[in-house]
Amino acid sequence: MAISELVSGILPSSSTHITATNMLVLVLSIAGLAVLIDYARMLNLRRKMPPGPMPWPIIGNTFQLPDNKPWFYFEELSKKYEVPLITYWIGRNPTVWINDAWTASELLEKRAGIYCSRPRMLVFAELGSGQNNLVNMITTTPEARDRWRVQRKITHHGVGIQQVRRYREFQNDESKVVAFDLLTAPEQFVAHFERYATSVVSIIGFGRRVARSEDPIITEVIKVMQRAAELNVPGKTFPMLLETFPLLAKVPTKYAPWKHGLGGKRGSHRGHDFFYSLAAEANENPGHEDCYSKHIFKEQEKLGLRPQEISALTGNLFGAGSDTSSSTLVTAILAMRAFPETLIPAWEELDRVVGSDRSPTFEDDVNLPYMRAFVKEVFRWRSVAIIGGQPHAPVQDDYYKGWLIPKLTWVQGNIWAIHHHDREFPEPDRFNPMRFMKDSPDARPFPGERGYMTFGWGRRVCSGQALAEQGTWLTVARLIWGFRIEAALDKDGKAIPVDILDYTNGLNWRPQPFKVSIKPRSESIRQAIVREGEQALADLAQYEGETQYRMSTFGKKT
Ligand code: HEM
Repeated sequence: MAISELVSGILPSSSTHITATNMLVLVLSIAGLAVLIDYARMLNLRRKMPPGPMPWPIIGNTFQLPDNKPWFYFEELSKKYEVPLITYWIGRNPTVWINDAWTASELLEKRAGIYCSRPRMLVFAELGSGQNNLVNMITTTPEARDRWRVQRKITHHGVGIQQVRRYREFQNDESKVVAFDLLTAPEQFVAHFERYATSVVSIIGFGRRVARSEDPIITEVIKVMQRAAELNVPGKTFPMLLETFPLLAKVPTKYAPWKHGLGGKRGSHRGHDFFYSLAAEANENPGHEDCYSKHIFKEQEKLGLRPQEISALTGNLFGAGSDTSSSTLVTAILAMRAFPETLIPAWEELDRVVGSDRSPTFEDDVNLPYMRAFVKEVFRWRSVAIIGGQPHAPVQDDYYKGWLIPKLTWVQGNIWAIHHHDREFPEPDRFNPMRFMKDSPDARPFPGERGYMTFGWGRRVCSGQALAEQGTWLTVARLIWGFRIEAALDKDGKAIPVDILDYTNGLNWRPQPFKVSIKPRSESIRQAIVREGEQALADLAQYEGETQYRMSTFGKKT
């Protein structure tokens, strides 16, 4: 017998009503008490943690977030509270935002052994590639740390400092092709950079170059990756709102429009299987025995690599290495267009050291100190991973200046604020390579020898840093050597302005489309670009090839 029938059998109907009301009151009271207890926990933590705005129960500060680019807001909060790091509550979870280089260095570099984990990332990790991917790995247990080490070691074998020297020849050739393509289609500069960056990691990973901008690896895969990069910016709309209301992630996808586009149906691993298949295909193709996929398959048994891990390791090349590198080059063009005076010393140096019969090579680097400073300033001025990539998390409770940072707190290095601090970088929005010239009056102390934190910190520092740094240097040097990058003119002959703050909203940001004129600096330079472009294409022919897989149709075949 149902309880209500039992109750109505014993009590008159008015009493039943009272009991139901009482039950409702009881349930609401318990819920209210739970919220109160939880809020007391939040306030107690708030008292001990770095300062920040007062959180609301359950929702924290989520709805105080700006509509986009919250890194500006976190920088402002640090200034308002006059502290180098702040606490900001996303729902019931405190997140810590480091807005100062010295604090980032102290916590994420000097205490790297503590801040070596990732926190729980629901949207980016749990609903994505999860703990199969080293980018997401929570490393609080010895087993998880071992697994992360295995993946990190393999990644180093693919793109570590020693390895990437081996890639210089084809990276140089792909960069020559960029200059060659700019002669015929300068207005397509973004597409050329995307092709270049994707092709380099594709040769490394799969022994196959990406010859055309229309290749599905660019039109499909990179677009998906760019979408993924939007998923780790704190937000007050779905899907990022799931971080505030994690219970909603438990609703089955077919009843949960807020999960649309995330993860897959139960049992379906289309994205994972796609990258695994690309890697397996590369493993079976003859030639290019030293490509990354072949190495992974050779090590598979010894290291006990699961298929999902193989797909994460190979997929990361595109996910972490393509959009980042190409967006950096787009930023470089914007800087050249907006600050033409910074090109004059570069041209003087390049003309003196390199001349016009050939473009710069890696060997010229040591003789081109201004060029080196220019590229450092590109990395600093509008760093692509503007909030330092994925958050770190301490593996134990930690204290900084008397403030508590509890175990597994989401700790994010706000690169925007760090690289925008006028103590280290006076007039931070001005693109000024002189900041990085030895003995320059514009140089200021900064922790670490590089002078920027664009690639993150400590144990989770970017695995592809050496590859990205060498490729960016080479391509930026070649672009400046080869081209006059100037204002595009409208139909009345007036210069079309550019906005140096008009950027996208992703975890990896890049300038919104803008117009610029890109022309060879002289006839002899133009001829050198053609000569080198044709030579590069001939050298790269060994990497021509097609894949049978398309992401858009993958898994849909019978
Ligand atoms: C301009 C280009 C690039 C920039 C600015 C960049 C930046 C970053 C940043 C900021 C992080 C997070 C670091 C941290 O948590 O402290 C990261 C992580 C990572 N990056 Fe890059 N990256 C670039 C290119 C690449 C390339 C070319 C690859 C590989 C081909 C790559 C692979 C990775 C991987 C695997 C991680 C995760 C490391 C881990 O969690 O242990 N990145 N990157």
